[in-house]
Amino acid sequence: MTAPVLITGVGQRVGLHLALAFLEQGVPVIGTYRREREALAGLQAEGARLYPADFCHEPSLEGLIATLRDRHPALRAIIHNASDWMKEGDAPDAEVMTRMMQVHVNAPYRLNLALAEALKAGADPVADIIHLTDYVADTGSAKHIAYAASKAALANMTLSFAKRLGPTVKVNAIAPALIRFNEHDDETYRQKALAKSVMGKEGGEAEVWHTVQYLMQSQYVTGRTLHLDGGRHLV
Ligand SMILES: NC(=O)C1=CN([C@@H]2O[C@H](COP(=O)(O)OP(=O)(O)OC[C@H]3O[C@@H](n4cnc5c(N)ncnc54)[C@H](OP(=O)(O)O)[C@@H]3O)[C@@H](O)[C@H]2O)C=CC1
Ligand SMILES: Nc1nc2c(c(=O)[nH]1)N=C([C@H](O)[C@@H](O)CO)CN2
Repeated sequence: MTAPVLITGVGQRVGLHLALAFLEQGVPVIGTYRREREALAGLQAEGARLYPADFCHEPSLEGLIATLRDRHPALRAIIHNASDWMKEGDAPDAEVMTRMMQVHVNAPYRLNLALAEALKAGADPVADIIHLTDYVADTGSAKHIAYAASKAALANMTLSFAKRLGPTVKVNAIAPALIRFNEHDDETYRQKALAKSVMGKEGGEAEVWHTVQYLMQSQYVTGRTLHLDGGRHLV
């Protein structure tokens, strides 16, 4: 039996899609969630082990790490999906920067270091860490400065952890652009966002799933970022 895959942020959208897809394959899933959501009951019914964690609250992160180290001695992969897409003005500047760095940098950093031995124990024959970064890690964002900076830091950690944990643990990143709109996105925003790429559409959660599958079947790719952006860099 394959060792479990740990996915952060499984309550909705990409994280939920990945968790359900792994479960459908018969791969055990450990998921973290922040808010209670309807979909969590379905994941549990399918056998997922779920743990609450708010990565902006240090005791919560510490508690999660202790629980994972105690209960899960072997992991096949960790997928750092949890994310909060804050923009400047959503909170005082200091809070925006702190929260972005806590969710996108501190939590992946602490979990990778704490669970490195579990990944080596769960290697089959390799294990994987996958960071979900963002197209704007390379370009910056005028309206999501702290968010983009934190995703750039996560992209850089891909390189450092690939050096530190290889060859048993491969470490890669997936950099999406437009995967799925949010429900509150109005038509004007949607048309503007679609016009930013050659493909002119949402990539969809399945694109991320296929890329995760590709990375986890690879015995050679590490320290790399795979871009899922519909040719946004060409427009
Ligand atoms: N969707 C897109 O078009 C794009 C997505 N990406 C990246 O892909 C990944 C998946 O995107 P998407 O599915 O839209 O992500 P979401 O915005 O749906 O967030 C995923 C989950 O992260 C959790 N989360 C947020 N803040 C915290 C926190 N402080 N502690 C713990 N968990 C937290 C949320 O929990 P809760 O349920 O409690 O809110 C949520 O369920 C993300 O890393 C995102 O940055 C990059 C570019 C484009
Ligand atoms: N955590 C999240 N990060 C991002 C989201 C999101 O919904 N949650 N959405 C985007 C946008 O799709 C953007 O890429 C295009 O408008 C970016 N990051």
